[in-house]
Amino acid sequence: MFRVLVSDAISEEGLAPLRTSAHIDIVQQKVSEVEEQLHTFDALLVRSATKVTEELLEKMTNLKIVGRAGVGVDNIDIDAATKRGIVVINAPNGNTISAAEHTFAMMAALVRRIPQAHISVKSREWNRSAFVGNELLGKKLGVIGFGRIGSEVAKRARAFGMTVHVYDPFLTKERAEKLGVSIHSLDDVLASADIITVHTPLTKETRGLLGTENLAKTKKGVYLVNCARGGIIDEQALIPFLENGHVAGVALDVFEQEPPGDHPLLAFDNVIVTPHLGASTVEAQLNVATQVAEELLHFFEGQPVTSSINLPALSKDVYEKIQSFYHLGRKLGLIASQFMNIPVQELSVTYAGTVADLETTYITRSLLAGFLQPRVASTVNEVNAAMVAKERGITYGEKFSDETHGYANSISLTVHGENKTFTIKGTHVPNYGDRIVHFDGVAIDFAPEGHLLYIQHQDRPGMIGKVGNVLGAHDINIATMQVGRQEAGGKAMMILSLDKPVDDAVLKALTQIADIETVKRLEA
Ligand SMILES: NC(=O)C1=CN([C@@H]2O[C@H](COP(=O)(O)OP(=O)(O)OC[C@H]3O[C@@H](n4cnc5c(N)ncnc54)[C@H](O)[C@@H]3O)[C@@H](O)[C@H]2O)C=CC1
Ligand SMILES: O=C(O)C(=O)COP(=O)(O)O
Repeated sequence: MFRVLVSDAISEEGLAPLRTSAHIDIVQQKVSEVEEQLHTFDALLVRSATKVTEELLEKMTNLKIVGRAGVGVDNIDIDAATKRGIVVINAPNGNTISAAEHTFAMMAALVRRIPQAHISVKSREWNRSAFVGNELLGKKLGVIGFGRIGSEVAKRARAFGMTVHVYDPFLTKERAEKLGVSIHSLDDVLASADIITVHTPLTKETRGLLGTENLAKTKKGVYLVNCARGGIIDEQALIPFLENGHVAGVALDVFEQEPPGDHPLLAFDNVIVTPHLGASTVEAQLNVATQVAEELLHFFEGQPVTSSINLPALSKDVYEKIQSFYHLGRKLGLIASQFMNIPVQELSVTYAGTVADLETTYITRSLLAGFLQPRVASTVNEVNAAMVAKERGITYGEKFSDETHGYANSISLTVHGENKTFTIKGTHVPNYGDRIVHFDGVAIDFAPEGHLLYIQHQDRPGMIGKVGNVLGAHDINIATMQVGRQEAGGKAMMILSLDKPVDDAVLKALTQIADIETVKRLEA
C-alpha cells in the first residue's frame, strides 16, 4: 500500500485515477494536521502553499516522490529532496493557458483601470472621467522570460496589435522569429517597453531582476505585470517608483510573502492585485492534477516518470529499451563495490554494441547507485547517485567503444582504488538474462543473482572438490558454479551461486584450504 499525502487543494476529479487504485491510500490534510504520521507517507502532492523544506523532508522518512500540481517548484527544496533520493515531479504545461490568460486579463485591467472603476461603481459613484485608460494597440510589450507562458502571452498581445520585445537569454532566434517577436537585450526591453511582463522562474538570477537599478532604466509611465513569482520584481524597490509616478501602474498576482498581509504596495490605487490566481481555473486544475496523478501511478508501478525535475527525462519507449541495461548496470555497480571494499576514487563505464546507442546517462546513474548503496546508510538511487558520488569524492565517466568482442552489447566498469584497479564486464542476453562475462581479468560466465561466492585460487587439480566439501559440511547447497583462469596453472577463480548466504565461519574454513588466496561474499 502506498500512502499519498495531498496537502494543498488539488482537483478531486484529477485525483480520480489514484483513488481507483487499490494500492493507494490518499490522505487529504495539511502537513500540520498529520505531524504524527509524516513518516508513513510514500508520496506528497502539493501546489504552491505547502513549503517542502529540508526540515519537512527530514520528518518524512519514507517519502519517495513529491508531486507539484503546477509549474513553479520554488516552494520545494530540490537539493534536499535530491540528496535524499526523492523524485520531484511537476505538471509543466497544465496551467500555461490559464496563467497566460490571467496575465492578459491583468494587463488589460491595469491599463483600463477596471478594478478601480469597479470599486467606484459598487460604491455608488459614477465618475467616468476618473478612469481614462490607455489602448493596447500599437504599444510595445516587453516580455521577460519567453517560455511556455511568456510565449502564450506574446501570441495574445500580437492579436491585440502590440509589438513584442523579448528578453530571454536561452531563447533561439528561430523560435523568436516563428512566434513573431524580436529578441533584445534586457536593457533594450527595459528602455523601450510601454508594458513589461515577467515570466521567468524565481531563481538566484531572477530574484530582484526588476530592482532599483533596472527599474530606473524603464520608460517613464511604464506599466508592470508580475503573474510569475513574487520577488522577480523587488517589492521594496518598486515603492519609490510608484510614489514619484515613474511607474504608471502595477498588476500583481504573486508576492514575496503569500499572503502579503498589510503590505505597503496595497495602499497604492494604481497597484491592482489578485491572490495568486494564475492557475486557478477548473480547466488548469483538472489538467495539473491529472498529470501528477498519472505520473504518480507510473512511479508506483516502477515505470519512468516523464516530468521529473531531478531525473533525466525518459519516455516510455526509451525506458523500455534501456530497462534491461539499467538492471545490469545496478548489478555491476553492486558487485564491484563489494569486491572493491576499499576507498575508491574513480569509476569508468564503457558501453559497447547496441547499448552504446541508448540513453546511457540513466544506466550510468543506476550503476553508480548500485556501487554506492553498500557504502552509505541512506537510500541511493538514480536521483541522488551523482550527488552522493560527489560528496564522497568519487568521480565517474562514460566511454563508448566499437570493440564488442563478440557480444551484441556490453557494459564494462573499471573501478580505480588506492592500490588496486578492478574491471567487471556484463552483457544482457534477450530472453535469457544478464551475464557477467569478465571478472578481474578473467573470462567467466555467470548470472549476477542472489548469494554469490568469489574464490580466487591457484589453478590446481582438486580445488572444486575441496570447496564442495567445505560447503557440504556446512549444509550449503551450490546452485551453480563457474570457473575461469588466466592461464593453465596460474590465477584462477570460481564463482558459486549458493542457496543461502555463507557466514564468517564458512569463509574462514574456505580461506584455510591450501592454494585458495581470496574468498569474498558478493550479494547481487
Ligand atoms: N501565477 C500563477 O498562478 C502561475 C505562475 N507560474 C509561474 O510563471 C513562470 C513561468 O512559467 P513557464 O512559462 O511555465 O516556465 P518556462 O520554464 O516554460 O519558462 C521560463 C522562461 O524563463 C526563461 N528564463 C530563465 N531565466 C531567465 C532570466 N534570468 N532572464 C530571462 N529569462 C529567463 C527561460 O529561458 C524560460 O524560457 C514561473 O515562475 C511559474 O512558476 C506558472 C503557472 C501559474
Ligand atoms: O504553477 C505555478 O507555478 C503556480 O504558480 C500555480 O500555483 P498554485 O498551484 O495555484 O498554487
